Amino acid sequence: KLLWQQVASYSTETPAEEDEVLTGKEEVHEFKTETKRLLNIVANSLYSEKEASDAGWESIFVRELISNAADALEKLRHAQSMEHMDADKPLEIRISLDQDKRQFVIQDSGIGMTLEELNENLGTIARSGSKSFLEKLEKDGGSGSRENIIGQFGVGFYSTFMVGDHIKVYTRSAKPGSKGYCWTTDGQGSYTVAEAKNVAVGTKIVIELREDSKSYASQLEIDSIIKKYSNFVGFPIYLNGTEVNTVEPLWTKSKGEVTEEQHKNFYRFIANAWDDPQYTMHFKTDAPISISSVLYVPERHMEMLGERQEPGVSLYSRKVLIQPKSKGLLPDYLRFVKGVVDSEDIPLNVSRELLQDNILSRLRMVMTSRVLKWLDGEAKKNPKKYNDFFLDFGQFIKEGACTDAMHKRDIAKLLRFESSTTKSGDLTSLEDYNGRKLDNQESIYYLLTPKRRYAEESPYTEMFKKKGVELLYLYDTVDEFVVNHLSEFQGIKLVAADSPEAAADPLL
Ligand SMILES: Nc1nc(Cl)c2cnn(Cc3ccc(Br)cc3F)c2n1
Repeated sequence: KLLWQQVASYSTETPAEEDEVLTGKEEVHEFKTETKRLLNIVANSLYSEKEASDAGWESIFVRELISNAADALEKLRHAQSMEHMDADKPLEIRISLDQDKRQFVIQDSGIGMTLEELNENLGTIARSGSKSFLEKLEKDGGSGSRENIIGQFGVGFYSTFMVGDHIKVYTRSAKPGSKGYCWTTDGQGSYTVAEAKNVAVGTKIVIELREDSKSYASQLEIDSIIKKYSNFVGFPIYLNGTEVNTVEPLWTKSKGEVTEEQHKNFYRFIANAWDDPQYTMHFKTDAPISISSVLYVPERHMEMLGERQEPGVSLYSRKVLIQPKSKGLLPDYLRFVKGVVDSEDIPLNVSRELLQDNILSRLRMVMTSRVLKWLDGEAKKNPKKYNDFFLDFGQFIKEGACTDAMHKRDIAKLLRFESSTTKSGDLTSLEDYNGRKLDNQESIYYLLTPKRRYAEESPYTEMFKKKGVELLYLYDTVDEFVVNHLSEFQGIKLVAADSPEAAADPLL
C-alpha cells in the first residue's frame, strides 16, 4: 500500500510554474491618439452595439486570440526550421478560465514578442490606421463591417476590450537572450510595460472579464465557441487542461494521404450526418486564388420532405471558420453539397460587404465549375451510379439548368432523361442521345407527358419510331422549363415532338 502511495505521488503533470513577477520599473506609455480612438470605438461603440447585435458577436475575441496564438506558433515552427530558437516547449495553446475571478487566460508557446514588437504591434493602428481608417471605423462601427476591420488590420487583440476592462500580457520572444515583459492597461488612456521574470517563451493574455461578459469564463461556452470557429486550428488547444480541437482539418492534407474512412468520419462530423457520402471531391488550387476544399454528396437528401436545405458548405480561412453554411460560396441549386472550402485569401472576418466582393465571387465561380465538372467526371466513371444519384438529386440539377446561365453548358451535361430507347427507369444523357441520332437529324426531339405510359401510347411516338428517330421522355413540369431555358445542346436544337417545327422536319 505504502509503495502505491509513493508511486502515486510522482504526479505526471509538469511542475507548476511560479507566477510571473515584475522585476524592472514600470514605464507608463500614453496610447497614441489613433490607438486611443480605436480602443474606445472597439470597447464602446461595438460594446454598446452588443445588445443589438446577434448574441455572441463579442465571442469574436476568442477566435481572434486563438488565431493570433496559432500565427505565433506557426512563426515559431517556421523559425525553428530555419535557425536555433530558445523554445523547447510543445507548440500548443492553453486556455484557462476562472469563474470566481471572472478571468479568461490564453497562453501560447509561440514566437512571442520583443519589447520593440510589443510597442510596435500596439502601434499597428498608428502605422496602418491613418485618419481615414479611423473615420471609416467610427462611421462603420455599427454596420457589420466592424468584424472585418478588426480581423483585417491584425488588430484582433483589441477585440479583448469588448469583454475585458483589465488586460495583462506576459510575453517573451523566442529569440535567444530575450527578456520577459509584462504589458498591462485598463484600456483608458495609457499602458505600462515592465520587465518580468518567470515569463515563458510565447504570449500569455490575462483578461479580467466585465460583469456582463462573465459568460466567457464558462468552460461550456468557450468549448462550444472553439468547436464552432477554431476546431481546425493546426495546434492543440487545451481548455482547462482538456484538448478541445480533435478533428483533423482534412482539407489541408494532400489528396493521396486521406483514406476513405477518414473522409467518411469527416463528412459525418461536418455534415452532422449519419449516412456516408456517395461522392467525395478533394480539390486544391493556388490560382486564381488559393483554395483547399473537401466536398461531399450525401447518400440521401432531406428536401423531398419539404423543408428547404440550407447551404451545406462552410467557408474557412486558414483553418478558422468564417461563414458556417455560407450562401455566397455555391449557387443555391448546389445546396445539397456538404463540406469545407478554405481560402487564405479571405481576410479572417469576412463581412456582408465582402460577400459581394470580387474575392468571394471569384471563389464562387471557380468552385461552381469545379463541382459541375466533378459530377460529370463521376457520371463518366460510373453511369449507373450517376443515374441513381440523378433519380434522387436531379431536381437540383434541373433547378440549375433553369437559373444558372453562366454554367449552362456544364449543367446540361449532367441532365438525364428516359427516352424511347431506354428501358423504363433507365436514363440517358443529351450527349448519348446526340451520339445515337441519325446523320441528317438536326434536332433533339422530346415529348412532355406525365408518365412513360402516356408517352408510349402517343401517336407521335408511333411516327418517330417508324422513322427510327429517338424521343426523349420528359415527365416533370420543371422539364419544360429546362428545355426552354436550354433551347439547344452542343449546337443541336431541342424541339418538342408535337410542335409545328417537328411537323416541318423533312426527316419525319
Ligand atoms: N499571441 C500573440 N503572439 C504574438 Cl507573437 C503576437 C504579436 N502581436 N500579437 C497581437 C498583440 C499585440 C500587442 C499586444 Br500588447 C498583445 C497582442 F496579443 C501577438 N499575439
